[in-house]
Amino acid sequence: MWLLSIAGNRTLLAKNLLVSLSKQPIINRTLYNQVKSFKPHQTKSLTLTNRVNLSKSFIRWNGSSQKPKPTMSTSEIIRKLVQFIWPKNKTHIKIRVVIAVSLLFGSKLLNVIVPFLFRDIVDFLNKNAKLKDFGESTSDKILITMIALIVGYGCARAGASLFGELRSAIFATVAQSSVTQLATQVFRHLHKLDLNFHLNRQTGALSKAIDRGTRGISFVLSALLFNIAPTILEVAMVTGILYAKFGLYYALVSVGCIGGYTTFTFLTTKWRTKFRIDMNKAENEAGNKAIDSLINYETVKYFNNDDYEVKRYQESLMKYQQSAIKTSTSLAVLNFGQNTIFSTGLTAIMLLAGYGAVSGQMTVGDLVMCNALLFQLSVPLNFLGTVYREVRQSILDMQNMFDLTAIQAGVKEKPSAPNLIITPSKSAIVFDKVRFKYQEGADLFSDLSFEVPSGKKVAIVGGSGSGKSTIVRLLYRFYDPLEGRVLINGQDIRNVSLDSLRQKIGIVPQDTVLFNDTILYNIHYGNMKTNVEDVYKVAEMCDLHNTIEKMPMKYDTMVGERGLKLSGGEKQRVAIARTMLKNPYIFVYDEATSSLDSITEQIIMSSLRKLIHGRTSICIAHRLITVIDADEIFVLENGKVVERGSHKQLISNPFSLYHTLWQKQSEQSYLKETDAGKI
Ligand SMILES: Nc1ncnc2c1ncn2[C@@H]1O[C@H](COP(=O)(O)OP(=O)(O)OP(=O)(O)O)[C@@H](O)[C@H]1O
Repeated sequence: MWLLSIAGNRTLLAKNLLVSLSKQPIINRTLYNQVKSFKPHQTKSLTLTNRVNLSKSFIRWNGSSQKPKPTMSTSEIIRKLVQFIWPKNKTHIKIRVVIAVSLLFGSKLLNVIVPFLFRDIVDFLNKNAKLKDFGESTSDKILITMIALIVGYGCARAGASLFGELRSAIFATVAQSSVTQLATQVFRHLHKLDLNFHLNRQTGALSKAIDRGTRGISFVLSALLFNIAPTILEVAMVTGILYAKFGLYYALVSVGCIGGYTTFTFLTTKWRTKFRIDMNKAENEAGNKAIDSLINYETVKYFNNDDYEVKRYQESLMKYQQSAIKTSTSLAVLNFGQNTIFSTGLTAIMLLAGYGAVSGQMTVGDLVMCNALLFQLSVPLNFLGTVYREVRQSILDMQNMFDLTAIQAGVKEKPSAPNLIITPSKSAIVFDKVRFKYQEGADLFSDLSFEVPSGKKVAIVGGSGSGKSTIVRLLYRFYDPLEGRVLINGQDIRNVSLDSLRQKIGIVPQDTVLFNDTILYNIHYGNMKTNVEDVYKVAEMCDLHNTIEKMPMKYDTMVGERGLKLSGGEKQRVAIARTMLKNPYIFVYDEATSSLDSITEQIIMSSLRKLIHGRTSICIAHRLITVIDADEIFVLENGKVVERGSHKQLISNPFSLYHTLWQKQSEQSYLKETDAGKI
């Protein structure tokens, strides 16, 4: 009943929390904005699978809710673990492992000595209970022996605990260094994977996988050394001692008791695990529903759906409540069963020992020792269920994480690829008969060809979804063409090193996302080798310096998650400034669709002109007005450049697509200005 009331209270509390939160006027703006700014194509399903040689496990990270079984076997995992506790060329780690194992033996030995000393004390006191019956010198001796035995007993107990703690302290470095090493390896690997992987992954799932996987390593290593191995050792020692000192029956009772206890624990834990899984699932579901509902606060209010949201949330909480009750009830079954088995074993041993004592084959001390030996085992055995469940879960988590490291990037650098040879005057870009598609179905580009001469500004215009941003992704080698080539200064970009290629191209993306750090950090990110003065200089060039100086924290102003604390125009200028700092030879500007006010737009355009001066540049334009000064404009339609020329040339043909686009956009801006009362 009390279980029900605890779970019920939790449900009620959570429900009240959701109700009261949904009544707050401003709810988690960051999350709200994140969702608002999410690009729809980022939710698209698996792409390019026919080309990119990704392993089966890739699918797990593509946003699909279905979680396939891990591909790495448990024995492979164990082999990996051994590499961490016995690494090549890391003698200090090996030394620590040897010391930890020695301490383990030491502490277990002392643990087993304790019952022996206990027996000796009992027997000794039994024999010499009344000092006054002995002479003075004999009674002194008795007293000293008794004190020695009891102090020895205390020291053995303290020693066992000291050895145990020392072992933990010494082994902590081994476990933590494994975690650091592995987390770094996985993180580096993730950064090596291509954009395709990252667009399809679920960030939350990915970070959870790394987090759980690395924690799993630490847990399994510690459990092996601190729980499983010591328990096996202690069980073997206790059974051996009972057999050697008192005979087969004692050993059999001990083995039977521990065997029964272990089997019962494993079976019950397996049975209970499904309740725990259900409980975790229900908890996640409730959490997701709460977050989804709260980040959609405005939508919920627009449609008066508060009650509906609370009901949905409550349904998940009820599921959680039921599984939580089953989990707790089954824990009681586990605990009771374990205690019953152990008590039965203990009683059997005591019966044997009692009979031995009565029949004179054993002393009272022996009886106490038998009890203490077996009883001592109850402590590590008590944790067996939890350890077993956690180890199983940790191995699964580790499998998931190791599977991540097996995924191969689709875009790869050729072995010992040379650097891209490029200068400002030799940086022409050529797309030569490029064929490309993201996923099964029609090609996005079937035969795309064009050239951007060195030092010229080319604008690419076209309808939404015509593939303008994709051109940039192909140029930056986020993807490779299915056919055809992309050349820079006559070199196929697939044949040069990725680093040298990307170093020379600067991109201001359509959606600028900033790091949740200071403005200074975000601009400096463009080129970490520069100094603060350089940052100030580019900020001035982008007309950003004065704006920043007016902020209370100036350059130390935190920009918020994804830069959401800055205005759209400020964010774009930070993006331009950091690209200026990068100082690339080729510059790409994917114009943002967000409508900026005309003053901000003028400021941004003038910053841009400074940046692209004398560089080969591609400007992806949504509003034609921003590119009328381009040397050449390409009009993209159906995956091809259908028209090209300067603004003047293109506009002079009244039947051109460009002319139609221009007309439409002019009408729209006319209407806007009329609305605003400007005309
Ligand atoms: N990672 C992806 N996976 C699958 N399809 C994608 C992916 N990225 C883009 N697409 C699709 O490819 C097409 C071209 O996209 P792209 O972003 O290049 O268009 P765009 O011309 O830049 O559009 P806009 O002007 O709206 O920004 C679109 O239909 C888009 O939905």
